[in-house]
Amino acid sequence: MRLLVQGVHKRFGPVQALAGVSLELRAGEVLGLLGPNGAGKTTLVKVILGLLLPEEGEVYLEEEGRRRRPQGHEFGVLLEGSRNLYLNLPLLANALYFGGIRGLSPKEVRPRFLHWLERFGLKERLHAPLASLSRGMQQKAALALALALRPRFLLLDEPTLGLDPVSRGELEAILLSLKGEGIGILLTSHDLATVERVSDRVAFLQGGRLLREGPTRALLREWAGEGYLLRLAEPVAEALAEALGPGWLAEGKDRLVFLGEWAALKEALPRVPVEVLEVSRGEPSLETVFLRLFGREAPKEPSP
Ligand SMILES: Nc1ncnc2c1ncn2[C@@H]1O[C@H](COP(=O)(O)OP(=O)(O)OP(=O)(O)O)[C@@H](O)[C@H]1O
Repeated sequence: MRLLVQGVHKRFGPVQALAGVSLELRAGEVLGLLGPNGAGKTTLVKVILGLLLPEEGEVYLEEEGRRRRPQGHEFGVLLEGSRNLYLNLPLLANALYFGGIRGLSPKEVRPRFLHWLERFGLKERLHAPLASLSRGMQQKAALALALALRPRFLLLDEPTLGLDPVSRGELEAILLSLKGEGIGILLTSHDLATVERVSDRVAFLQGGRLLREGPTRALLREWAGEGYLLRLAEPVAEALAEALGPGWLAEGKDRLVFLGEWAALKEALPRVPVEVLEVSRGEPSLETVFLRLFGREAPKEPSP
């Protein structure tokens, strides 16, 4: 079973938010949907959900060679923040209400919701209004509800926003186990480390167009061998990359990427004003790929 998006165009007044996007999400895979702010990621998620109508293009499910329109109950959704739930309603009331909309009885929803709340350490908050939870907890509650409704596809818009590192690790483990159960997961996120760990494929959007798409590991390998990774003794990578000029990128706080040949790096090394602990040539991270595609070094126009 796969979810297919074909030739979707969506315009908001003068802004062409999506300009002919086609992609597929297969059952049992995680697809990372990446791109700079305003690239069209959230718009695409909303079009898939049927919350926005595209001017052109289609979204459908293909199962055993047959095509059909997806039904709302086949999607589990986490929109940016936890805006898809009622803040003043207790968690359980939210779950029963949204379960009811999907045609599920309280008897079906309650135990599943409890199961996921327990996994997220929120069982005690079952009767608390959503608004009384911290932002990260609200995010987890919204995800618990999405999962309780047993979707076939999960559409997660920035699911790690507001999660502490432990919770983020738990979420990653949960996504991997859901994938094993055959759920297809679309993950839009600026948390590239998480996307790198959990995604099978990534798609890069820019200006409403699909710039690149492919298996995550293959994409990373493709960029491997391009340059070197320098580990710094001080967390000054960003300012340094800026100061060192073209060819230099910051990766996190204490790593620099140099895109060029060894001879050029040897020549440039004396200009690095902090201690370099290590120089390696490993696989770059998804963050480096992102920066190459969209950062200072990137071509101004996406390739056709
Ligand atoms: N309801 C709306 N009305 C007008 N313009 C909109 C609306 N929603 C989105 N846009 C515009 O469409 C473009 C794509 O926005 P979208 O929210 O899909 O980007 P995004 O990739 O999700 O960005 P971010 O990473 O910042 O969340 C932007 O230029 C945005 O301003």
